[in-house]
Amino acid sequence: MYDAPHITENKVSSNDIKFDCNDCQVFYGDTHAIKDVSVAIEDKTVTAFIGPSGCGKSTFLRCLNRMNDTIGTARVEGSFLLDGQDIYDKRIDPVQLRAKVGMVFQKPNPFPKSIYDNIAYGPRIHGLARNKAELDDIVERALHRGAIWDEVKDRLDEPGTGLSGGQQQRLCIARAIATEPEVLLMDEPCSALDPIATALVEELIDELRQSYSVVIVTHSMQQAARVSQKTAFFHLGNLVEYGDTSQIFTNPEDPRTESYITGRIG
Ligand SMILES: Nc1ncnc2c1ncn2[C@@H]1O[C@H](COP(=O)(O)OP(=O)(O)OP(=O)(O)O)[C@@H](O)[C@H]1O
Repeated sequence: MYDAPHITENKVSSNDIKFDCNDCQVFYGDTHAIKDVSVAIEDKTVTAFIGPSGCGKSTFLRCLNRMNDTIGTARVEGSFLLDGQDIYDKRIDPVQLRAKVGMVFQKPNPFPKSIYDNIAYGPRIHGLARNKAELDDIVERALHRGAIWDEVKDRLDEPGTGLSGGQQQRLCIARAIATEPEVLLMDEPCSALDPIATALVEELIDELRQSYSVVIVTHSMQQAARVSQKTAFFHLGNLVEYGDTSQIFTNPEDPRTESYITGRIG
């Protein structure tokens, strides 16, 4: 981490910057999905990406761990520095990067494996445990941090797919944090969950920001207001406004942000 300069453009006088993104563009063939976006994402902070459908939130989120590499038509330009290091540098292994910048998707997607193996998978391929006892510790710790240990501790050998939707999503969060990431990307992580499961995941997000930088795409402005400290409002591929969540929701500077948060566009 390093201390970023004062970012006057986005009205954020920064603490520690985790991701410094500058002049970012994404194209899908001829579609210009992200237009000249620059943003500095803080460490140990929840940053919400909001904006109308198709505005580029998920596309920009996927740039942060090179998930767009997996889309044949996608072309990414600009500078994405994680702790000052260019994540698009040829020497960066995307698999290692994704262990450092974990991701949780909209729909819970446990592997068709046991609860234990869902968590152990990443630590195994990244060689994080020297023996079974260490792996057991990692699995238990991740499940604790994912706020699901008590519900699964007696059924670690059962399939992850047998859990409820909300439990599956917490399992996926535990899986993402088992590799000790530094950043957690969440793409509408609660959209398939009921209000009780959503509340549990939101509590977990708040807990996780003690250790990680969390970036969450959400369609729910209530959720953005509840869980995030910083908010970025996207519109038609542009980052229109970025700042403290409280300010964005009470006193936005751009009329487009105001229209969106008051429900006039979206
Ligand atoms: N794989 C893809 N191939 C081609 N175009 C894509 C692809 N993914 C997204 N797009 C286009 O890029 C633009 C941004 O899409 P993106 O999914 O990032 O928006 P979003 O804000 O996350 O939308 P939503 O809130 O509906 O999920 C849209 O015009 C979309 O149609």
